[in-house]
Amino acid sequence: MKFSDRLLEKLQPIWRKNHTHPFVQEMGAGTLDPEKFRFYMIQDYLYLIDYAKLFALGAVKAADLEDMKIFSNLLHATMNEEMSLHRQYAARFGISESELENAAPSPVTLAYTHYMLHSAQNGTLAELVAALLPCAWSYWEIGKELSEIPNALDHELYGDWITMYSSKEFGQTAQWCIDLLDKLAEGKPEKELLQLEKIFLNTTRFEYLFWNMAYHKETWPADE
Ligand SMILES: Cc1ncc(CO)c(N)n1
Repeated sequence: MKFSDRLLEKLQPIWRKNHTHPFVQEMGAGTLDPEKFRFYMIQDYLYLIDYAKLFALGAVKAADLEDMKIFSNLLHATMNEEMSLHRQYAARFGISESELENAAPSPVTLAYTHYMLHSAQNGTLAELVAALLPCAWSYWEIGKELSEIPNALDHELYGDWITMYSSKEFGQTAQWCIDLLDKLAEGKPEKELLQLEKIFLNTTRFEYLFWNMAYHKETWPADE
């Protein structure tokens, strides 16, 4: 059994919560309040800046050129394709690029990105990949699911988001991360696999908190 199959079993209850979260459901139905999406988009941009740094750290920690190249491709795709979707949305909302970059991270954004960066900086290469895999994997699953809803891909506001995350290219980046973790987990003792599983499930749970944070536009107590 591949390590990712074992993870797939463990993550089911959390994914179910993610897929049925009102933010995701309403985005698919096209009824999500654009103000919630605007809030999400800004926070997600901040998230992606740090997420991209995980790929850069992966390139530093890679044991061979083949893996280094994968990380460099992932870094490039995140900064140039995924983040460009956010920049286009920001422009539609009248938010400038510097406003985007300089926005304040919400508590959940900060906790999530710092947990990922901590795992990436202090852990092994496998721990780094375990931290980032839920991001790509769960978005791909959500993207595919929403793309099957009639007319969802053509929605004026949410269509581009669904198109990006259900795309073949995004699926390929998720698959790279899955294959990489399977490769790095091969032959590892159970104790290390449990540590990878722990990190993986924590960032999977953070994915839920991120949807919830966006839906409720959660900020710091005195900034509400
Ligand atoms: C919070 C979050 N998780 C995953 C992705 C996919 O890269 C994203 N853009 N944002």
